[in-house]
Amino acid sequence: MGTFNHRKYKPTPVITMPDRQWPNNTISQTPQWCSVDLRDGNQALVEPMNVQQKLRMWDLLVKLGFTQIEVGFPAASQPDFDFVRALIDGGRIPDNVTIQVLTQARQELIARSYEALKGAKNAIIHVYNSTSPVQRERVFGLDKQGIIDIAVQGAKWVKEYAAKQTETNWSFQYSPESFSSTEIEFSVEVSDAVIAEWIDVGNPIIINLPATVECASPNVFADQVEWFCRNTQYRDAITVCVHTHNDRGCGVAAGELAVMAGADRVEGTLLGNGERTGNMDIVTMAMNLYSQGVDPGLNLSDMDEIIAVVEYCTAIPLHPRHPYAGELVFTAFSGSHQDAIRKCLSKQQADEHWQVAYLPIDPADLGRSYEAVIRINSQSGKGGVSWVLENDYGLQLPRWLQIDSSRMVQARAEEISGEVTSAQIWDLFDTHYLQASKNISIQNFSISQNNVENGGQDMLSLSYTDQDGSASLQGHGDGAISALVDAWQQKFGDKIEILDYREHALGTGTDSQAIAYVHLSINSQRYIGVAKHRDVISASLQAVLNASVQAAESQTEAA
Ligand SMILES: CC(=O)SCCNC(=O)CCNC(=O)[C@H](O)C(C)(C)COP(=O)(O)OP(=O)(O)OC[C@H]1O[C@@H](n2cnc3c(N)ncnc32)[C@H](O)[C@@H]1OP(=O)(O)O
Ligand SMILES: CC(C)C(=O)C(=O)O
Repeated sequence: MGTFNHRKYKPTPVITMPDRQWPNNTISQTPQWCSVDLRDGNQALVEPMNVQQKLRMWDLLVKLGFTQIEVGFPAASQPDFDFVRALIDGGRIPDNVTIQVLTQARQELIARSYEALKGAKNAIIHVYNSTSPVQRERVFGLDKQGIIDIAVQGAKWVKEYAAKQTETNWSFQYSPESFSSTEIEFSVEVSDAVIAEWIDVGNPIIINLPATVECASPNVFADQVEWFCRNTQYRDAITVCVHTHNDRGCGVAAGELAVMAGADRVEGTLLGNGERTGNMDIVTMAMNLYSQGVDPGLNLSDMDEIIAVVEYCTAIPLHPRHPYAGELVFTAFSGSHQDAIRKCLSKQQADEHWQVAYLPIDPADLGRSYEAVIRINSQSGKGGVSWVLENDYGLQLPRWLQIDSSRMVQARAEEISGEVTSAQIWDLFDTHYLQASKNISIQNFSISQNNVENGGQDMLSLSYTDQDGSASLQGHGDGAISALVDAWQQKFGDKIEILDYREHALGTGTDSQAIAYVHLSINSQRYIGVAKHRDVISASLQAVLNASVQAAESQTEAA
């Protein structure tokens, strides 16, 4: 078995709570958000942020609408301290924003934290100590009472120092660190002991329940949060907050279920930077709410700016499949997805709820363009190719041409084993269909309409050049195209049937061009002709010639 041995591990204990309520709840209102990018996010970086990076992150967080921001651990280092001072002394904190700082429950660190916060209008002093059995026994070498003593002593210092700095509106926050690995009764006991220390002075109290290390499935965490809310003596007097990490990949799910279980406030970071696998990603959770019609209270519409700032500050590139933000998350390569997206988008009305298969939200809401939605490789189909040709080049291809052109693109994708770009698709289309006009081109033509000699049919006289030089044709029919078909049949003896014909303008305005698509059966074989021209009749006639010349070429090849 080697070193890979699951028997080394034991399952996390679960709470027996058959009357749990949270599975029946839905989130209809956004929780309070607290960004911990500048603290938990920062402490996890290979190179912690410098002042410029921190200020850039701060400005972004304020711009996005965060009103509670943990700005650091000012007692930890001079740069952390100086940054807090820079925010306060530099007048950078809007009145509606409350800054938060973290400290261990140690007097000198608490004293230094208050020093850092001097002059702040609103501040949260966040004190923590760890409570789980492994931390008690192996890190602190203390029993439960010893852990309660650290917490209560920390709470006393927090209260005492706050009383000396009355110019600030203080909130007190306590985290029983490693909450999710702590016996739930003990989490309540230690938190209640802290609250009892604070309740009389009347400052707002936040109890923050961390999954410091995510060690169970998110339903277990939700049970713990619900149990806590139901059993603390002070539920109505406190804000219950959660702070989840992503060790099992469920940080966001745990945050969401915790809100269903009663949490009022959620701590996390932008795009999930943080210790180990990261903190709960606030962007994802907020966008999840948004996608359910709940106002997330944050404006995340400029996703590219968020990514740029987070990458600049963390030096960690974003994964292309990161929810809502990654480069590939609104892109479909596979044919059936592309087909469904194209059909849904064409039916989506501006004033109705979003109903587009495979796109949980409208990419445009996050500043992403529709053009990036559909990209072409060997998994793509006609829907995707026609989407590109329509969106990027204005072509409204009839179905038979969608099928024909996508085969050609598919073949190219297989040949290069990769993505065929929009420009390459256009090149293929142009070379295969439009360049056929080089082999045969109209010199001039005239049509006499309602020609009496031919029973009211149109008469066409057309001269053209091809590889053999100049020549001319005459024929009649119910319109210009059937007159040309008639002329061609007379001259070359081919049997031609018009299967379908479409044309439309390319662009708008007087100098816009027309494009014509014809589908012909020539001697029982199907051919497609496409041509562009300023004038729609010229485009149609040229399209017929392009198809006819293809037929002639393939007959020559076959002979
Ligand atoms: C889960 C989290 O993310 S918690 C936040 C973690 N963040 C950080 O640690 C980043 C900032 N921290 C630091 O820069 C440093 O740890 C400092 C400056 C705060 C403290 O540094 P130091 O005093 O040198 O040591 P260190 O952090 O190792 O402290 C360990 C001591 O503090 C005690 N301690 C640890 N946490 C706490 C706490 N929350 N409350 C009270 N005491 C604590 C430990 O028992 C240990 O005591 P001992 O020295 O008697 O054995
Ligand atoms: C201090 C606490 C909230 C923390 O960062 C954690 O437990 O992860």
